[in-house]
Amino acid sequence: MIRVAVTGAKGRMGSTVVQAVTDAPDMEVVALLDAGDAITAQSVNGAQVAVDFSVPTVTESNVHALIDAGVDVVVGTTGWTEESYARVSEHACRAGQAVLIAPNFAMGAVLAMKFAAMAAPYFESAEVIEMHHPGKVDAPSGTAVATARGMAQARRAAGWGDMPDATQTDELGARGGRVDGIPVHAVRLRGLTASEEILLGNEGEQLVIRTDSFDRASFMPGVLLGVRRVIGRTGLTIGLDEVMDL
Ligand SMILES: NC(=O)C1=CN([C@@H]2O[C@H](COP(=O)(O)OP(=O)(O)OC[C@H]3O[C@@H](n4cnc5c(N)ncnc54)[C@H](OP(=O)(O)O)[C@@H]3O)[C@@H](O)[C@H]2O)C=CC1
Ligand SMILES: O=C(O)C1=N[C@H](C(=O)O)C[C@H](O)C1
Repeated sequence: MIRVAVTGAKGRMGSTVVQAVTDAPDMEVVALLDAGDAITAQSVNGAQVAVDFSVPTVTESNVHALIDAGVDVVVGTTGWTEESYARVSEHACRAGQAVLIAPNFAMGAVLAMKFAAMAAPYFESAEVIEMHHPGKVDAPSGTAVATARGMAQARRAAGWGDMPDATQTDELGARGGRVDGIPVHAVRLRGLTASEEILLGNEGEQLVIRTDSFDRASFMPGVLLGVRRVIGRTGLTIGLDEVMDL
């Protein structure tokens, strides 16, 4: 049995993870930690892997504390930067522990990000619209940032320059935020869980890639896969696709 600790255990995702781990035949929950609980070798209670779905402002410090407690970590919390990745990578390598950080564990979203990067070199224009429940504290979503970065990298490798856009005035920011030059738009709407639409355009044609998570159950197979696959690795892995046989 894989012994699992959950940090952010009382949250929307954390509580869903607790149920999924409890239901998994090869795992057991050994520690439930949330805001105000110290993360120490004692409080993780013999966990081999911790799953962190906390909040963007604390996730990095949780991961450092979990590494110090001798636990491998699977992280779904958003808010990561290149600098925070680098700090965690260095710490995990030095400690001989493994950390897997994925902006999205839903199979549809993981594949949508892959498909978007595959398609990007063949289209002149690309934009991302992410749509979430109004309880989400960060914008744009971690998935939208990762999607845009993947497309921007593929466009650069293919030699594309700036996208066509004649906009001269945008006092309201209606053209969205830019991630590596790709416009990203965020919608917050009661009733939604998590959706993303990736628009790619050429003269006379459009490709739309859309992924919808209607329920947090959609993230659970990916989270459980991450728990199983993080064991035996060392250092930082970014993205569930890196541990899938894609
Ligand atoms: N990778 C993926 O597939 C997915 C990622 N996410 C991401 O997961 C994160 C959590 O989302 P969600 O569950 O909706 O958020 P919630 O706000 O519902 O849950 C966060 C939980 O973390 C708790 N918390 C706050 N501080 C700490 C701390 N220092 N240590 C441990 N727990 C703490 C919060 O407590 P309190 O409320 O008291 O502050 C709360 O219980 C977000 O970043 C979201 O974007 C979400 C869905 C899928
Ligand atoms: O906060 C959420 O709900 C989600 N957050 C992640 C993100 O920011 O990409 C993943 C998913 O979109 C749900």
